[in-house]
Amino acid sequence: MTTNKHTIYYTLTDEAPSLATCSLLPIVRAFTSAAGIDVKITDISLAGRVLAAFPENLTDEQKVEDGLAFLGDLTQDPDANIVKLPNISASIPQLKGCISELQSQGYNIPNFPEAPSTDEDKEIRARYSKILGSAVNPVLREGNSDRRAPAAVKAFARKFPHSMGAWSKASRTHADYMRNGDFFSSEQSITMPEAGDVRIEFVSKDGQVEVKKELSLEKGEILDSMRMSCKALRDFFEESLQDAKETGVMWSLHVKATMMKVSHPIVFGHAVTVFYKELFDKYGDLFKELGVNPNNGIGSVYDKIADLPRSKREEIEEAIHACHEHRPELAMVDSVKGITNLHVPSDVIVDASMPAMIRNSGKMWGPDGRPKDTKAVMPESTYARIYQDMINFCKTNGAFDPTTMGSVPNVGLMAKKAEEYGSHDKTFETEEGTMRVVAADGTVLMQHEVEAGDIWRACQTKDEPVRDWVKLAVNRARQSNTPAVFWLDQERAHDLELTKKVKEYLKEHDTEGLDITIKSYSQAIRFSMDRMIRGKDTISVTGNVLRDYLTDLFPIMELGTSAKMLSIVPMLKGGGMYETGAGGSAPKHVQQVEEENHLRWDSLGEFLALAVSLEDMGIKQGNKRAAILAKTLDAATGKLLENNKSPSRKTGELDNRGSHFYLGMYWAQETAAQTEDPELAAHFAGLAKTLTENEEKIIGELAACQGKPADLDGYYHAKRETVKRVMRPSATLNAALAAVNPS
Ligand SMILES: NC(=O)C1=CN([C@@H]2O[C@H](COP(=O)(O)OP(=O)(O)OC[C@H]3O[C@@H](n4cnc5c(N)ncnc54)[C@H](OP(=O)(O)O)[C@@H]3O)[C@@H](O)[C@H]2O)C=CC1
Ligand SMILES: O=C(O)CCC(=O)C(=O)O
Ligand SMILES: [Mg+2]
Repeated sequence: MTTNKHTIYYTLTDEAPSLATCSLLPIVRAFTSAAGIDVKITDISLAGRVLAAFPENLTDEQKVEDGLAFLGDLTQDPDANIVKLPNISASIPQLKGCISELQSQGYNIPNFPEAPSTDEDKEIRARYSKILGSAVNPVLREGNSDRRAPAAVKAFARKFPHSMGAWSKASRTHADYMRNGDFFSSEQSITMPEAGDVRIEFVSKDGQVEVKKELSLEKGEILDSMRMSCKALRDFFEESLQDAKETGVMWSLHVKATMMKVSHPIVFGHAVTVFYKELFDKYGDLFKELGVNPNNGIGSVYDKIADLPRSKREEIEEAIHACHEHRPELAMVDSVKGITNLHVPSDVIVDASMPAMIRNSGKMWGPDGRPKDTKAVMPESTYARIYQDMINFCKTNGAFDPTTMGSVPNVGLMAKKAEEYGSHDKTFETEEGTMRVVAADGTVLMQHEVEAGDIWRACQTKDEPVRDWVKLAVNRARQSNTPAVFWLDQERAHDLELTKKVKEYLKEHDTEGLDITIKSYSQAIRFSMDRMIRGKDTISVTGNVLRDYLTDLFPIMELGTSAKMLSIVPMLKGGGMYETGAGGSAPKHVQQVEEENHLRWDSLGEFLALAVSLEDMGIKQGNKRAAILAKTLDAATGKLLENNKSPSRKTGELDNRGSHFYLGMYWAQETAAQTEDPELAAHFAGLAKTLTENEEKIIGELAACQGKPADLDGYYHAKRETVKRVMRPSATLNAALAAVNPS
């Protein structure tokens, strides 16, 4: 495949990051054009992916490129240079919202078939399934992950610390998780001695064998299998709800229905039907007829009863309220609008929600709009325990102090859909019988007795990514002269297999003088936190789920948000993907734009990612100007942090657009001041002068639009022209940029 070696592929995503892109990209292009670099937009937004899936339903003008397929191919190119912004990982309610918005805009795409029965519906559902949940990152992440807070960002956090809620020793907040019957307690794991095929089979009580999936495994590949008991899960929910009610503590549920897009919506659905047991007992048949799906949350009930006669609807609504009376208070997503934690599965996502709670004195919002201690329920015990460790630590030592605390960067095993995050096509809700993994010669490699409704899944971890991950960890430990801890739990079957490989592959490297250890999750987090409060850094080297969890958990304590992280994916094939931050697409931020035209999205992640992307282009393609622009961009970002020109959360103060202006001004000043390339300096002298002289005027123009509602003409597929008008309101800035880069 031939690609332009001087192209940066910049992703167009959703929500807040896509708004920010509209303002930032013209600034970036003003600089990159001077180095002969093309910054190409590739659309991987939810709406773009939906449109790309149904070309035959669209007119020629409506047809779009399949941006995700394009980038997926590009990851195999050693010259790949991708800047990846966060995108929506859609739950079913979000996907349906996107579909109806596109239909209302005149796109003739099909409805989402909730219970497909015809072949045509099944085919449509299959196409939509590829778009659901975390569907982008697994395709693009053809490498492991290296996430950290650069020194300038850490210095900024020390100088301008974010607020941290105090922790009381009397806090009643705690993590609650299953003690038996969950994936942790049933995990089995094997490593393939040679490449080979295996079958995943279900054997019914009467001995019928059904092949559920066939897999071709590579030599050295780890395969895990595990089961969660439906009965144990439901009993656990019931006990935990009763305990919360009796002890008067609020109840909250934290799952990752987006990345664990098959198993966690089922878990979420059980929470809904246990919490609202009487409701589902009484109206179960009607709900079935109406197509209520509890896996989509209690919101699905409200949705489906909307067209019932008023008296029936009110009767059901009363039954919903009656359930609340004997249940504990539920954590709220929006207490004003009455949206609870059980409304939709994608509102409370564990990686962001647990740290936000810990940062907020261990409290979540109650139905009365007040912060309250909570029982934070994460059924799978495998990783939930680390949160209890951090809660204990905060109760003992008080809240973390961003002005003195050290850092916990992460090297995460991620490539080739490693571990649980690649398990969707191997996850099954079972009948009573046996689930087993069988080798081609008929040998049973692993098996579990299962009951009706149990969730059984298998996870793959290929050898090449593990080897690369170990190398990345050693390099990071060496480059930063920091102790590195492999978080591997010797009580877990999977981690035992992984540990053998880690020990083996560490021998391939010079580790002389490095402090590299293996610790259980509990030991690892305690060790890291003990060091952290003494100002010391510790690299966490983890599997895929902990990578996801820890790269929100620690940054949110250290920096207030994971948006300030540098997040690099060195691709196995040699290319580079530079992710921006470690967080998501911040739907709350869009709401603020719609209501008050203030975008508090912090693009620091984009600035950091672009600098490494340019640096990489400088090295790989010998583009000297790219190398200079990388250095001047880093310096500009440093200045921006030093002068505190990051966006404020408050309407009326500097927002995302203003912060982009400052980046552009400092970048122009730095580029004009460098002496390595006088021609480049001269090229930017004019821009530096114009922006510096017009600072007040431009900031005034950018501030003038705030405080009033902004209509974006759509949410998932807002009109580009309207977004442009909203996001680029300064005529002076626009003219200055056009003067440098007329295209
Ligand atoms: N890499 C990716 O593609 C990722 C995508 N997602 C997707 O994003 C969506 C939302 O996920 P959610 O769990 O709500 O997490 P988000 O990270 O979007 O939001 C959590 C909070 O983090 C803060 N935040 C996040 N990014 C920024 C930023 N750049 N600047 C300032 N503050 C920021 C905001 O806090 P405050 O409100 O206090 O300002 C925000 O409300 C989901 O669809 C999810 O699947 C999630 C993670 C990664
Ligand atoms: O792909 C997703 O849904 C989210 C990714 C994520 O949270 C992460 O990688 O940190
Ligand atoms: Mg995450």
